[in-house]
Amino acid sequence: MPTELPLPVENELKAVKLAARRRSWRIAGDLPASFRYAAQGLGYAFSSQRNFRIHVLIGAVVFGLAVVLQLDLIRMAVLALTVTAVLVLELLNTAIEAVVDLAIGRRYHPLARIAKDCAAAAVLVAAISSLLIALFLLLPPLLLRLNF
Ligand SMILES: Nc1ncnc2c1ncn2[C@@H]1O[C@H](COP(=O)(O)OP(=O)(O)OP(=O)(O)O)[C@@H](O)[C@H]1O
Repeated sequence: MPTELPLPVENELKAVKLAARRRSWRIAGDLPASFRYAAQGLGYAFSSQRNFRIHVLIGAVVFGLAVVLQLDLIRMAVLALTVTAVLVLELLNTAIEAVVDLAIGRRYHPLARIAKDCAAAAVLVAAISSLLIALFLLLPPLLLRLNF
């Protein structure tokens, strides 16, 4: 059951909330702050976006396989680039979804649909090409290892 707070406590709470809101508009003053904000974005995407977690998992499996199969550095770098591209696009997709929701709330708008569908399509295209590249690079040494 909610209890009423004494006036001084309520005022202090308001002041703290106001200060926090002001701080949220502050541009990152130093490098550690910039990293902290970026880490918050990563944390948000990881905890709220199932697809992001799936891509991280697939990326980890792909790298695990690449290490086991002793791929050379160039092939490893290509795999790193493709996995990173998918994760970056997933982060941008999340950002675009947030901006669209911020702009129009829960209303339906055809432009909101286009923005979200295109952002999702960008992730899909990158994920498909990433999968193909992983297959091209991993399948031959894997089949060799399995004596096929
Ligand atoms: N405001 C809106 N107006 C019109 N269509 C919308 C709107 N919001 C979402 N949609 C449609 O619903 C789909 C799913 O939107 P939602 O915001 O739920 O994304 P999501 O399911 O989190 O997507 P993702 O799986 O890419 O993270 C969009 O791709 C779009 O087609």
